Amino acid sequence: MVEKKKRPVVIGVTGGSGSGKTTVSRAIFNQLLGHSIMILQQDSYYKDQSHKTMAEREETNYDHPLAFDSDLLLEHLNKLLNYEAIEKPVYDYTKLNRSTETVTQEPRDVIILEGILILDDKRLRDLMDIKVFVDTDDDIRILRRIQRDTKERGRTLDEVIQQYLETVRPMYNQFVEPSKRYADIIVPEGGKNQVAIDLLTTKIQSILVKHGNNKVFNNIDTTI
Ligand SMILES: Nc1ncnc2c1ncn2[C@@H]1O[C@H](COP(=O)(O)OP(=O)(O)O)[C@@H](O)[C@H]1O
Ligand SMILES: O=c1ccn([C@@H]2O[C@H](COP(=O)(O)O)[C@@H](O)[C@H]2O)c(=O)[nH]1
Repeated sequence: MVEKKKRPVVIGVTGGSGSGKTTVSRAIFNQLLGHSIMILQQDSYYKDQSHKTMAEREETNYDHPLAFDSDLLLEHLNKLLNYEAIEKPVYDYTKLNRSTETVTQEPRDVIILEGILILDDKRLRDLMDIKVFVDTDDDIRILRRIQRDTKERGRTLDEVIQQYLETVRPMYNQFVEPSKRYADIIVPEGGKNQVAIDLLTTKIQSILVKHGNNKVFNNIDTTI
């Protein structure tokens, strides 16, 4: 009998900033801990800005597709699909730049690709087995963003509001929300939607079997 070539399963999880993408991704990750699984965040692939001054970096539109090194992300996703390890870039929010460090990411059977603009890029979309859009009202998302950016990213309330009005909101309307049409599943209530998380994990397990990955692995590396 000819043995089927194994192929990892790719789940794309998108939605606006603060919608609950990370929470949903972690919920799926935790529910599939027995499998070989990883989360790849589009945020790690913000372009290198070493050639820019800090003032110029502050002017960058971080919600536009051109802010991301999508070619590198695509190259890395293709490598992971071939069961090759990647040197994942690390984004430093304090320097508004890619760090000089990289992190070795070993391939896994389940790849959760998470980010605001992953469904906007057809090349990435075409590699996904399941496309998920986490749908959360704008007012909730901005409130979450204010909390996160003032507590964890050292920004003032005025800065968060200004960035939201100048770039986050218009880019969400132009690129993120329209990408919802490509989603297989739209998840309201994000990571708290246990029914959606259960349905997704069951579907992932069935695709794993179809892709020739019917073993349950011990998850040695649980770094995200
Ligand atoms: N369903 C939910 N109910 C309440 N709080 C939530 C829910 N989902 C996410 N959060 C919280 O909202 C914040 C943003 O969620 P996160 O998953 O990081 O969003 P994203 O990755 O889309 O920016 C986090 O503090 C998280 O704990
Ligand atoms: O230097 C940066 C890089 C990114 N951002 C903002 O991050 C969000 C995307 O991350 P979420 O986890 O989905 O919130 C995006 O809206 C950027 O505006 C930033 O503020 N600064």
